[in-house]
Order: sequence, then structure tokens, then C-alpha cells
Amino acid sequence: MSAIAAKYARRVAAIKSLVCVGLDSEQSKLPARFQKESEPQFAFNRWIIDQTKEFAAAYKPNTAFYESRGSEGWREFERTLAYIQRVCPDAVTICDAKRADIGNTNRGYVEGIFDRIGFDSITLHPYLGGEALEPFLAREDKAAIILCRTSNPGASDVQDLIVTDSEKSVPLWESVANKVNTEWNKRGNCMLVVGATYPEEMRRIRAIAPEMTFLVPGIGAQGGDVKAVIEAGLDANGAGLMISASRSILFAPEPGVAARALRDEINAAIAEAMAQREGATDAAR
Ligand SMILES: O=C(O)c1cc(=O)[nH]c(=O)n1[C@@H]1O[C@H](COP(=O)(O)O)[C@@H](O)[C@H]1O
Repeated sequence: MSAIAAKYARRVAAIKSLVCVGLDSEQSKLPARFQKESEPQFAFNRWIIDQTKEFAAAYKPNTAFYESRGSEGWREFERTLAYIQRVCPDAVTICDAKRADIGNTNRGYVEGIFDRIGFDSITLHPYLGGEALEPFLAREDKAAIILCRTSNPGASDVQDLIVTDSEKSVPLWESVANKVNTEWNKRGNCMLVVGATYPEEMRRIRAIAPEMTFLVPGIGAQGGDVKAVIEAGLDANGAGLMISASRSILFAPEPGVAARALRDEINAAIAEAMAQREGATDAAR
């Protein structure tokens, strides 16, 4: 198990939660009292982190919401990471930037996001292939979280295109899952993005990559169903998922209560799924 997968497993065992809090702190949506602050997004994030840290196995700020404010937003993005590292150092940190370019350009991203800022992991798209991703894949101390089946309604435009993989016709997302699992994950540091809104695809991807951790966005505002995700995506150990929610936690009347409720909903679904699996194993004996 790679360093970040092990960090995640320790965190999950310690707090019994698969919740990832997405810090998509869009400035115009922040409560008025934060708008008045000199660093509004950072002040809001501190408040969110303080309320959710007991329940958060991971934090995932998406760069878009900070880049939109230029250098000020970027500074608050960096300060947010430093705050997580100070008050909640065991939570896995995910830079949701969906980067990836040719190899030497990727070295710039690696230096900036992994070394200068200090994230544990980054989201990446697979379009340029494994050779180009090598600067990320070479970092055994970090995790490369690769888009496989995204949560959005239009995901099928490209991801459902039929390609030939090992002489079989399969959708592109399935080929990406295969390639990451068998070729790009040679150092054990890859994870896959699998949207909560596509549980049937998730079930297939779990069969292809039984031991890989999935980042699962699409719960909450996008309507993904926790029970369906757990049934389809849980690994053999009853884990292997980072279930991410942003708006439904950040802008809930009480974000800490919303994070705890999501943790509890996930844990109830895990208990049910594990009991069903045990029942099925007993019946087969
Ligand atoms: O990589 C991601 O995190 C991601 C992949 C995906 O397939 N769908 C998806 O919604 N996301 C991100 O997950 C977050 C979803 O936010 P909420 O819908 O508010 O929970 C956003 O930051 C998205 O950019």
C-alpha cells in the first residue's frame, strides 16, 4: 500500500468515516459575516474545518473557486492547506485541479502542488497517457487520482466511446480503469475518480480494480445515492472509498451536523452491505 493510501486507511480506522469534505468555498455564496473578512475564503474554511474535522477523512479544495479571485484567492487556498495540516494533520489532502499535460509541464505541477504547497494528492485527467503522467506517478509519497467515470450528466459524450482494449470492445472509462490498474499503478499510488451518480459503472470498476481507492464525488448536490455507492463500490475490507460532498456540507445550516449525518449514513450503509455479504457467503457454504 502506498504512503497516501496507508495514511487514508489509518485515518478511516481512527475516525470511522469515509467522508471527504470538498472545500469549494465560492466567494459569492459565503455567509455575509465572512464576506467582510480580509481573507473571506480562508476565514470561512477555518470555520468549516473546525466543525468538520472529527468527521473528515479527507479534504478536497477545488482550485477553481480560489483561482477565480486571482492571487488573493490563491493565497487563501494555500493558507487553507496549511490550516488543515496544523489542526487535522491526519486527514488526506486532495488538490482538485484536474491537471495533466506533457511530461516536462507536469514537472511544474508536481513541484508547485506537491512540493511547494504540499498536498498529499491531486486529481488528474488521463488524456495524455501514462508516459506524460510519469512525473506524478513517480511520486511514491503522493497519490495520483485519475478521472475514470465522472459524475456529470454529460460524462458519456467521451467516456462511453467504445475502444478496443486487449482485443475486446469496451467503453473508454473501462479501458482507463484497466490501464490505471495494470500499468500506471506499478508503485501502488494511483486512485480513481468514480462519480456517485453512476453506480453500475462503479460496480464494474470495482471488479477491475478490487484494491484501489476511489474518490467518489456526486453525493449531495448532484443527487448520488449513498446506499447505491456503498453497494457498488465498497472494497473487500469495507472501505476503499473517499465519499466527497462540497455544497451539501459547506452551505448546510450547520456544516458539522451535515458532515456527521453523511458519515452516519455511510456507516449504516456499510454495516448493511457487509451483513449482506456475510449472509451471501454463509448461504454459499
Ligand atoms: O474530481 C472531482 O472531485 C470531481 C469529479 C467528478 O466527476 N465530479 C465532480 O463533481 N468533481 C468535483 O467534486 C465537487 C462536487 O461538488 P458538490 O457537487 O458540491 O458536492 C466539485 O469540486 C467537482 O469539481
